[in-house]
Amino acid sequence: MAIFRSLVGQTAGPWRRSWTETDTALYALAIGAGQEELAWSTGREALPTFGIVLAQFGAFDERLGDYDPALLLHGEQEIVVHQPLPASGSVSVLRTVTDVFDKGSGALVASRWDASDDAGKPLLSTSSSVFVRGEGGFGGERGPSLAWEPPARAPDVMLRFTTSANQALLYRLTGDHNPLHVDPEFAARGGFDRPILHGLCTYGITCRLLIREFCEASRVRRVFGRFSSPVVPGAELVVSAWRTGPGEVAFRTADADGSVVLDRGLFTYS
Ligand SMILES: CCCCCCC[C@@H](O)CC(=O)SCCNC(=O)CCNC(=O)[C@H](O)C(C)(C)COP(=O)(O)OP(=O)(O)OC[C@H]1O[C@@H](n2cnc3c(N)ncnc32)[C@H](O)[C@@H]1OP(=O)(O)O
Repeated sequence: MAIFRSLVGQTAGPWRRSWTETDTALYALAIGAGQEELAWSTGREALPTFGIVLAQFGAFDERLGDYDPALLLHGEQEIVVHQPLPASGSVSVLRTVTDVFDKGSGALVASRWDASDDAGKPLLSTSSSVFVRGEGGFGGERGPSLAWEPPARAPDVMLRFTTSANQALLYRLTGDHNPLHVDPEFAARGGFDRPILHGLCTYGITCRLLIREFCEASRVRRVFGRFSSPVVPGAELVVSAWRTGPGEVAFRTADADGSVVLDRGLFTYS
């Protein structure tokens, strides 16, 4: 596990990434936007979570150590928006590996990405962790363990979206080509009966539904969630949301069987 531990503090970049309204539209379509959301599905307006794709995919070698990539799962994801994302443009991105924790059943590797616009002004920051199953037990620090419960009352709203059987095939075109989401043999090596959906697709769908319910896309400030169980393409997603303060919503996304798939959710807006 020396390889994992030596990563902490390592930076990569800056690198420059450009995008067009076609990329913006493709992302929106891949997270289920359609006729009722034409500004997003035609690429006139960017959804804030597209910023995660721009910051995190396409530039850096994601190999973090000597492990079987089929055992890597997305653990947690956060985005903090400093200015609304334009429908087309370019950014400069810097990545820093922030933590490596020994969670017993796996190693948790966390990174942060900071994206700035062409004038050097911060545009967005994202934090993401990957959970590499079977790579724990190397004697590292366990890291913080935070309890979380949703408010003890019925949700203020419940929002639904049924993913398609081809959802992962479409979502991979936004930049995450991990075979776990499309290749049955690779997925079997990871212990799954069939390919599972990208965590960021579930996250993007959830955020799109929350935006439709609570605010314009340009007002989103922060979204956090933990991937707590896998989603199979074709599953219905049910988002339970609680208003917890001005511009603050707690949420949790489950599948139709009630398994929580995205937990500890926080969505804030101005
Ligand atoms: C560019 C970089 C971006 C990243 C892209 C990644 C590439 C993508 O293509 C990959 C994906 O999209 S994978 C799909 C999305 N992710 C998932 O489906 C994971 C679902 N989660 C699980 O299966 C389990 O929670 C599992 C397996 C993660 C953990 O389950 P268990 O082993 O049973 O662990 P558990 O006993 O519950 O807890 C042990 C300690 O780990 C902490 N923990 C649990 N789940 C976590 C999670 N999801 N993220 C972070 N920490 C997590 C627990 O809190 C516990 O620690 P502690 O006791 O200190 O609190």
